[in-house]
Amino acid sequence: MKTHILLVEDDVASRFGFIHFFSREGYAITEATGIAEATEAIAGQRFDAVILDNNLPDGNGIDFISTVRTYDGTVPIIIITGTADIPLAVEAMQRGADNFLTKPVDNAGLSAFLKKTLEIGVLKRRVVARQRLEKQEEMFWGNSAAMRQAFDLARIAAESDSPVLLTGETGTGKGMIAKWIHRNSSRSDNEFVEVNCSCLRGELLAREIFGNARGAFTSADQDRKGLLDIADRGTLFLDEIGDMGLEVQAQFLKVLEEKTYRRLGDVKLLRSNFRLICATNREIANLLKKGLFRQDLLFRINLITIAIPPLRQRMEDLPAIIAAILRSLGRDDTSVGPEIMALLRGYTWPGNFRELHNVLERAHLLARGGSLLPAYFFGLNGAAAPLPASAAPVPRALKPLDMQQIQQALDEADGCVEKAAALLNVSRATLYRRLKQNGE
Ligand SMILES: Nc1ncnc2c1ncn2[C@@H]1O[C@H](COP(=O)(O)OP(=O)(O)OP(=O)(O)O)[C@@H](O)[C@H]1O
Repeated sequence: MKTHILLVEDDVASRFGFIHFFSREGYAITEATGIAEATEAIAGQRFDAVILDNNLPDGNGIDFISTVRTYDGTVPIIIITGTADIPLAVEAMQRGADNFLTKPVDNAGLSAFLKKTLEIGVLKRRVVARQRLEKQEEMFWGNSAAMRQAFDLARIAAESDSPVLLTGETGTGKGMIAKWIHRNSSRSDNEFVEVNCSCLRGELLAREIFGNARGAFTSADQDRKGLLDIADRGTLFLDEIGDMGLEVQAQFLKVLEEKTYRRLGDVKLLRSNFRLICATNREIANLLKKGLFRQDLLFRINLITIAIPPLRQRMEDLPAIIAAILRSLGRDDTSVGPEIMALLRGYTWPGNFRELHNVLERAHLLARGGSLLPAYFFGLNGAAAPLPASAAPVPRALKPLDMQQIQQALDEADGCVEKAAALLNVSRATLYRRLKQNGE
């Protein structure tokens, strides 16, 4: 992807010289001749740097810095003026400019400055991305034929920029694979933006995806960016896309076809260069038959389809997955004996990897650092075994979900739905659905 500069300059000759030099250097340039055009450009997309003449026909560049910053807090801003004026330079820096140059601008010097600034920007973003990555759990692929095929497809997906559709039961790792593809793609320095289409319906989902203009609805007291804005140059992950309502499907299809969109209540056309990954645990074929999913949208999103097999269909991976989970729990020293293995092999794992993880974590808590005993693996064959009297509390498995316990789990998880769902031993989707039913 080319480095993209917004050049705000009313003087034709200066603009021409700049564009001539920087295009040859490999930059992409968007031109604006004044504040109004520049505002429109910056509201519509993200730039890597903004070069801003101070004397513009409809205002001055220094006053415009704060507008740029409301849209992008970190983009480098370089102010250019006709005269060297030290107080003005100081003011520009105080208002958030990164550099101040006087005309005639030394393009080679400006290019060197830009390269350094952009490198620092990229490094900063990489550090943030790495920190995020380190916090992520390690993706475990396994060795079964079905997972090897899923891995090969995920690698192809990471190398391409095409839309990906991940299908599979709850807890099979669709969300993890979506993040894996993003982290291993050329977009990894940019945002991975996730929205669960089963939690937000109708206009709420549309607002989240498209954003809204001030006044678009009663409580819209300011312009709000949508996820499409935030996912610009990154990845947009639409989880549970099978639950997206038909109206939002039509709006979203338009974005995919026309590559432009409008915030709710706004007339301005915006662009976002996002990569799309969708996931569903519902049978899309059934939804098509019932008229609940648009075929034309399906054709747009399923260029690469990765079907993730349920755990019960890849039991050959079980020992290695168990070892990987125990390692992640800090129990590399431990293994499960043949009796426990038989128990785990005999279970159907409707909650897949997530459920296996929870079962092992619960056994690990009960073992309190000692050996894993078959008694700690209760409930897998339908019969719930009583807890040993000395045992530590067990992560909860709720049936049906109780709002008080949900609230407690959310409190313990600092409001993180994913963590709360893990504590409750249910999928995020189930938890969201329950919260929605209760109007939370
Ligand atoms: N292959 C895997 N390697 C490591 N951990 C995994 C894997 N698959 C799933 N997990 C674990 O299971 C949890 C559930 O995974 P994830 O949320 O990606 O599943 P999902 O298919 O998106 O589920 P849902 O449809 O319920 O949202 C993750 O938090 C992770 O801990």
